[in-house]
Amino acid sequence: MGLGGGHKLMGWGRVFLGGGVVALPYAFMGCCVPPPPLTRCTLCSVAPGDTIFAVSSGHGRCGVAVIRTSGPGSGGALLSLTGSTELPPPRLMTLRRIRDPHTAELLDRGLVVWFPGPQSFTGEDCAELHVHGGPAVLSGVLRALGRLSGLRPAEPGEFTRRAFHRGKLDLTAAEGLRDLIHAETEAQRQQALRQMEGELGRLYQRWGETLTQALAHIEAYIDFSEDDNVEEEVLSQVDEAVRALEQEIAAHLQDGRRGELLRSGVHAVIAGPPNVGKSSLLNMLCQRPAAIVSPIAGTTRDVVEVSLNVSGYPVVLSDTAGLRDATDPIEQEGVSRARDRLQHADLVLAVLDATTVPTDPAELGAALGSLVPPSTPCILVLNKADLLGGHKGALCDACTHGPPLPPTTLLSCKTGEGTDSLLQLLGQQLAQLCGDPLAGSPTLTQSRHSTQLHGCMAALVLYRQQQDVGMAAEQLRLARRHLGRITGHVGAEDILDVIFRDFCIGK
Ligand SMILES: Nc1nc2c(ncn2[C@@H]2O[C@H](COP(=O)(O)OP(=O)(O)OP(=O)(O)O)[C@@H](O)[C@H]2O)c(=O)[nH]1
Ligand SMILES: [K+]
Ligand SMILES: [Mg+2]
Repeated sequence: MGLGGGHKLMGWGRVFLGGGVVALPYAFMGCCVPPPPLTRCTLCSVAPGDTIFAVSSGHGRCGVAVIRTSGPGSGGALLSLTGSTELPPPRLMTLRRIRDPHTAELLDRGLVVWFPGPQSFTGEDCAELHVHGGPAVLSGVLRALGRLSGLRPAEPGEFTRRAFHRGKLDLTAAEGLRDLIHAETEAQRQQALRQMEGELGRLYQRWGETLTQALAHIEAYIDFSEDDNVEEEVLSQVDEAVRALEQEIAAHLQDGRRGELLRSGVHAVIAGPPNVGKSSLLNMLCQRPAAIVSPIAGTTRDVVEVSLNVSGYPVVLSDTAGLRDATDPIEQEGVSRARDRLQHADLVLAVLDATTVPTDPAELGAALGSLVPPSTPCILVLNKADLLGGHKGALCDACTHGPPLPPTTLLSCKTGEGTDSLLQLLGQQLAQLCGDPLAGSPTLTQSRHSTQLHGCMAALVLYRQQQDVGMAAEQLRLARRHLGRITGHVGAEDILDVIFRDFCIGK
């Protein structure tokens, strides 16, 4: 092919001439193919390929910020910015002057670390620059990195995505890492850390292995049963293993969404008749005047939501309109929103006025029944205890702990009396709802997992219904595929975007 035939390749190539580089259009390089890939550019020391960089510490002014790179150009970038000819010893922090290689301008003096792959977070060559966290330092270093060829800013979650692709972590561990970054309470941190360390991934992997083994036995039976080398007994052993697995998965699915609640927060709703002090209670718990309080019944209309950390558990607490047959159309809308919130509540704080609370159990039961949806956990708060007169009221043990009453406490939002016992009851309820993140087998934390587990269970049920051994084996394969999609061991490209989208840039 002549020179003219190479029109598709009319890019600019680089020729190495005695240590120097001359840019020439490919068409003039005497062939129609681009030159062989560079291993490292003589001028800027950067190796070609996709190398990403980002600030990995938080954003905003800070003492020290960490800029991270990953990809084949990391080593060259480190050499360029530090103006050295030799990389620092792997995984050891080294103090270096950091310059913009294009202008030779001094940007900062900081600690640099070199992580040659595969012993790095992503498995690729990585570098870290620990610099002063001022915005001008950061933008200077980022600009210098961006000018190096082969380097580009990272997408959100791209470092973790690369780690996943290099087999450094499975998807459940990546999700654990994401949750750890977002964890706001101690219990959330404990659960996320456990997942990141791979406990949940190992559980799902073990189940996958059980299915692989069952499949191997079935296939052996199909292939060799005629030779009488494989006994019928094999099939009943497989049945037994599948049944045990089914039970284990069912128990895992029936954990009352504990892991999910802990991950995304327990939705607790304050409900009750008008003017009993619901908004006062919300304000007291979040320690700021988030909701309007007034002596006028029907003050609250919109749902007012605050996030709380109660005993290490995350709570999304909502204050709602007082429930009554309202005539005002705006209040009616408020009441309807309150009822809607109640339908989706994980926990209800039912507030009644201690001075007017029915003492007849049937009447009290009916009052609670009109507030709390059946089978939703509830705490009964008898507010305005300060108005109970001389003896100030007290509850016997039976009434405090129920049943038939829900756990109950006397409270005064005015004086703060009873706050401790309310927080104690709340802590107990949350512990029951979320479980202890450190105890027992790891909990289900994501609806993505439960969808796949339900799919796996459905396949196992079909397995049992099959008369034909070949068809039964197919169901086991399907069940295993569902488990594989949770950990990412089976074609999971479509879910990767969803998972990594929630990461921040630099992670
Ligand atoms: N004495 C006394 N008054 C209280 C207490 N808690 C609230 N109040 C008063 O009761 C009135 C109503 O309080 P809110 O918090 O607005 O009651 P609410 O249930 O949110 O009322 P709506 O939103 O209208 O349904 C206000 O005047 C509060 O100051 C309490 O513990 N003791
Ligand atoms: K009110
Ligand atoms: Mg209110």
